[in-house]
Amino acid sequence: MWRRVASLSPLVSRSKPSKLSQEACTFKIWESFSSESQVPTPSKVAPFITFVLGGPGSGKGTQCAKIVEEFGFTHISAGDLLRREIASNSAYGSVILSTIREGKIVPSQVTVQLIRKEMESSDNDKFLIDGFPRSEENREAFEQIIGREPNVVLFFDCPEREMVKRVLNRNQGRVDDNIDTIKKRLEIFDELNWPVINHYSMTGKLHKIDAVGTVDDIFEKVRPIFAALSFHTAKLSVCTSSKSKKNKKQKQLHQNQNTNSLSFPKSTPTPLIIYHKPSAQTKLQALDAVVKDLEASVDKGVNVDTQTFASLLEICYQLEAMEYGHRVHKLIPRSLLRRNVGLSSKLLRLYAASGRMEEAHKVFDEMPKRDASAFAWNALISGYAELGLYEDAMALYFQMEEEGVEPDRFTFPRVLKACGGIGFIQIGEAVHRHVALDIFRQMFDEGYQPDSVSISTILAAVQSLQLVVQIHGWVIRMGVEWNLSIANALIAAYSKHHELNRARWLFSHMPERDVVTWNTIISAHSKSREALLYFDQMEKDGALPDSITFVSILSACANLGLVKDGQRLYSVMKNRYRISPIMEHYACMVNLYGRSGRIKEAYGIVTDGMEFEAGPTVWGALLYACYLHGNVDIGVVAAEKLFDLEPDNEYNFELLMMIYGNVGRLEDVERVRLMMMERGLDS
Ligand SMILES: Nc1ncnc2c1ncn2[C@@H]1O[C@H](COP(=O)(O)OP(=O)(O)OP(=O)(O)O)[C@@H](O)[C@H]1O
Ligand SMILES: O=c1ccn([C@@H]2O[C@H](COP(=O)(O)O)[C@@H](O)[C@H]2O)c(=O)[nH]1
Repeated sequence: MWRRVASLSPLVSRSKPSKLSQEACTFKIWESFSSESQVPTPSKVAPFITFVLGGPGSGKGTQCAKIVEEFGFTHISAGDLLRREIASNSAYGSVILSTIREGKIVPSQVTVQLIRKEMESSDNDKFLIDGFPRSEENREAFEQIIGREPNVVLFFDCPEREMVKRVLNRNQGRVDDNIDTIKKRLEIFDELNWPVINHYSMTGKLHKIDAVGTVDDIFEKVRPIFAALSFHTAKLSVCTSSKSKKNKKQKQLHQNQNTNSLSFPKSTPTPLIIYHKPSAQTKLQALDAVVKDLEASVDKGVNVDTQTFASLLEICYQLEAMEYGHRVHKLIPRSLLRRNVGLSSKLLRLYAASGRMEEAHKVFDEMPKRDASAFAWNALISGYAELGLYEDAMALYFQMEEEGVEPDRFTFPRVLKACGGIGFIQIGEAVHRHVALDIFRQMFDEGYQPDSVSISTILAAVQSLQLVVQIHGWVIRMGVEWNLSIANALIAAYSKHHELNRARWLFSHMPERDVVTWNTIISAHSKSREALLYFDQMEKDGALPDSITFVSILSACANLGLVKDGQRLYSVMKNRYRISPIMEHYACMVNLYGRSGRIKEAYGIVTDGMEFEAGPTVWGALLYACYLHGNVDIGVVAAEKLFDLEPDNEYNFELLMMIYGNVGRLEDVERVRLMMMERGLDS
């Protein structure tokens, strides 16, 4: 991770070293950037750089503060540096101010030089660069000027609604924390930041963190990333503050590091086996002789050591000699099995591998400290998956999580196999929160050949673009790229990762398409007018749209504020295709009118236009529209409905508080806050 700086870019070598750099006798990070640093000194190493990415209000700054506290990084917020420039009335101040007001991006040269100066003037050698790079151009400028790439990239993934809410609540007097600028910032984020995120995802440096939840919950997901680094690099001594407690997962991580290398002894030959010269006989004959000897010895009251039992169980496993394993089991004193986790794990694995799950589970239930390692769990999961008992395998995986056992690299291939077997995307998603890339490769290496259903399921679940690309490569090699469900899943996966060019390429080259293909490509373009073009093309091709097609196209109209198109398509759906509207269509129509500020028409749909009672999605769309356009009266009606329909959804209460807050009705804000407290919700 830590590299000596070998050479510096010309841009950097032109820059003057600061006075501090010449005076300092200890290692200073800025030396890496100064011209003098070309004279190598043994102590000069490059800084450890973490880029922190995420949309506006995703909580980057908040999490950075916690990382600083626990891991001793220096926090450099690009936005703060720019705001400092504005405040200092520098030459660039007014340009920066107008750029920020517009939610646009300040020229890379300006931002990178500010970051560089900040790094140079720090004594620290670990940096969090927050809110940068915001575009590919930013990224390239950083690499060129600083001559470095980040070691780690964090990406706080937060839903748009949550980000809007957080920013509007921030109350720090920022010129860009208003609804108009936020919309522009979100657009810029979608357009320019995603390619950067994808780039780091492809290089394997990206850690995507689900940024929903409390600040502490989110930090629990961040902590292991830095805690784990301390195992890999001696130089990056992670300075955990004395205040901070090591959490369970961290302890587990330590434990696993130890158990992985220590607790399962390799099958060293025992004296018994050597004595019988196995090379002169078949392996099974040798095993037979050894087991017989062992039985005779135990019969005579000879004490057999643990290592001998362990080695024999290992050999039985390697030779798939279950019956001998069972005989060895009968010789092992129960008390020994109960206290030796390594031995019981080997026995359990042997039973599980032979499909004798009842016996395997019995050993498992009696095992000591089964939370110490994933080994026994993996064996059981594998056993169930092999027998096609996928739900049992998944149940064990979830139990493993519940009991705080850290999965390891052997866990996931087994669990993914079970996911593929069940065909549940949601389960796949849960599992994929943990997957790293080499695991998928390992699955194939181990001979696991998923079918098209499993591949589509896995593609729907994967969280990393790199993994999607790898799976794509694999399906091409297997010649199944154009299998309809796989191709559809690839289009959806690329779209999810904002790789629309790849999605479009696949779409245009497909030998056949079905309604799922059309729905996927339309929904991939839900933020651009191309959605409508695809819909036209679909009709021209004679494909028959279904209910989902109209959910996608109406959402696109709502997102784009295309009220007339939305109205036209809604009527096409009912009249031309005879599709009766479902709840989602009504929610889209409320969204369509609501987002465009036509709140009364949106409300009219709920009161007069529906053939059944409106549900939370419809009322939620109305409430959000009221919040965006400051309609208190209808907002109150929508909120009250939602309080009945979703009594635990604090977001509805918060939206109503903001609606009141925006018009200065502070007593009402307080009243809603009290309601939340009475219902045990966080306010
Ligand atoms: N997990 C959270 N839950 C609720 N509110 C949060 C959470 N994390 C941060 N916040 C609040 O949301 C607001 C935005 O957070 P923060 O300033 O950390 O975001 P950011 O990603 O740095 O934003 P920006 O890019 O706009 O500077 C702050 O008021 C912060 O207190
Ligand atoms: O690298 C950067 C960082 C920020 N900006 C501009 O500043 C505002 C606010 O940034 P925050 O990270 O939200 O504090 C941002 O919208 C950009 O306009 C930038 O141009 N380049």
